Amino acid sequence: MKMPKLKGFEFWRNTLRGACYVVAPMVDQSELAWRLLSRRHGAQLCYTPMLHAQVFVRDANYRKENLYCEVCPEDRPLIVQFCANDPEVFVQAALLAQDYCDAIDLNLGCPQMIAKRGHYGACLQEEWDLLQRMIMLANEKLSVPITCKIRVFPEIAKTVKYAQLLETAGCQLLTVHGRTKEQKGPLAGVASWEHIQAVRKAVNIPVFANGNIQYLSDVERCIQKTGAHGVMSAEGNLHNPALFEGRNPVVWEMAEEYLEIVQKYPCPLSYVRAHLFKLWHHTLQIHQQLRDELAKVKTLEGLVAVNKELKLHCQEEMANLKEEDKPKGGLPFSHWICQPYVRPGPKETCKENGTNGMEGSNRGKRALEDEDDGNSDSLSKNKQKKKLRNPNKTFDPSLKPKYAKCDQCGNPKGNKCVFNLCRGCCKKRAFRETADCPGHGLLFKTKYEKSLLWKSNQSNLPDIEMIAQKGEMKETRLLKEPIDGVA
Ligand SMILES: Cc1cc2nc3c(=O)[nH]c(=O)nc-3n(C[C@H](O)[C@H](O)[C@H](O)COP(=O)(O)O)c2cc1C
Repeated sequence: MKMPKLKGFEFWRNTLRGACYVVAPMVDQSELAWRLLSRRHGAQLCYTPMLHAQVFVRDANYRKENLYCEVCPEDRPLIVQFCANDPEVFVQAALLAQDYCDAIDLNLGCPQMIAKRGHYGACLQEEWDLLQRMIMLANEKLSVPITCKIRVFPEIAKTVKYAQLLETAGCQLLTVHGRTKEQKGPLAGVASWEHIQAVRKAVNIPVFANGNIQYLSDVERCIQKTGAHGVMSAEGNLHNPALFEGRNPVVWEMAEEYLEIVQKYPCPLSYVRAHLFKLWHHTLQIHQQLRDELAKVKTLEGLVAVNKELKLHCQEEMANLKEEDKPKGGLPFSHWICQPYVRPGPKETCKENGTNGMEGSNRGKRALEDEDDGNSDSLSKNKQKKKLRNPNKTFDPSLKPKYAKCDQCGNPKGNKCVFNLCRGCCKKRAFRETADCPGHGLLFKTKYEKSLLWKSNQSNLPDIEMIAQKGEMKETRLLKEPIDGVA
């Protein structure tokens, strides 16, 4: 007999086992291996990275790589997150995923440009009619509950109305990230627990609080302040996967355990590298050469080797610590200890947020939502990837070589062009004037003269123009069409 679908609190208590410590959905970072590591260290519920509903429906490989081959009995309870903007597509994707998880989550929090362009995530937070239709249909058709992850509006009252609308449509659990969609990158600032508290009071479904969680003590404070049923962590978890155990272990303990899990449950090398960059963040500030190594190696074995080297360096440093330098009481915050990364945001943001009902231990922290490896402050994701491949490359625009411009079109001109033009413009001009430009390897004049010489030596050859007129274009090509670089 088919079990009736559990709702709201029943679903949270029974299916999710009353989970309170939650690992956030994280693109390229909450993969199976990382989830297993986090679960071993206190996480009670995990989310998959956000999956694209449309791609999930049309691409069997995408389904395999991102869900079907990522199955493991210890990895439950698990919520699969999708981004979507069409009720039918969302439900089709969810139907294909529901047998592999305990609930389907709709991402309404992604604030990135890519989400805006793709019309998903936080940019849907004003489209209440569409959201209602998506959730209602999913609630009706799926055998597992539907949940949502949202960002707040600046106004508490609007945030509450929004949450109530989602609840009425059929959402069975709500995660509230206490930042607005504008609070991203360097403007992330701190999350508003006040907004989360208001939502929690106004709805009758379980609420998870998200934002500002870096230590177990933050979890306790957050629950006290907001009344949330659970607390979700992203960045805090990436820098210390033992956060929910209330421990700050040495980095290599976590890194080695993670690498062992990856051997059993492989994932793309870029995920592993990004995890190691975050775990070793503080040590890599000191051991720069190993940072370059970590960026360069191209195999899992290579990453394991760099990890070992980092560990040896740290152990050596630990052994050489003078007695008076050893930490006395409290947490030994040396660089080899898993600890939060607090990125200073712009001063104005901190000031504003400090007087705006915002609270939490991480003022000025910048969310990593726009980032990949956490080792570059202002680079785009693509540039960060390039930097991983080529760590010595500079992305400072002021250090970029300045190119002289083509006299005609403004594109960079060829350094040795006799006409001061770019290649395209040079080719046209050299052809028109039957001239040479050795700088661009264009030799129209030389070739023309050679062909004349050849013609005069072949006195029995018919006239070239005659051939052209007969439609035999071969010789004419030799005369008229540039063949680059031929002397
Ligand atoms: C690397 C990374 C990837 C993320 N990917 C997702 C995602 O796939 N879906 C989502 O809803 N949020 C995503 N987020 C946002 C987090 O889930 C979370 O809402 C945000 O980081 C705030 O929590 P924190 O203060 O604990 O970091 C991502 C965050 C990070 C750092």
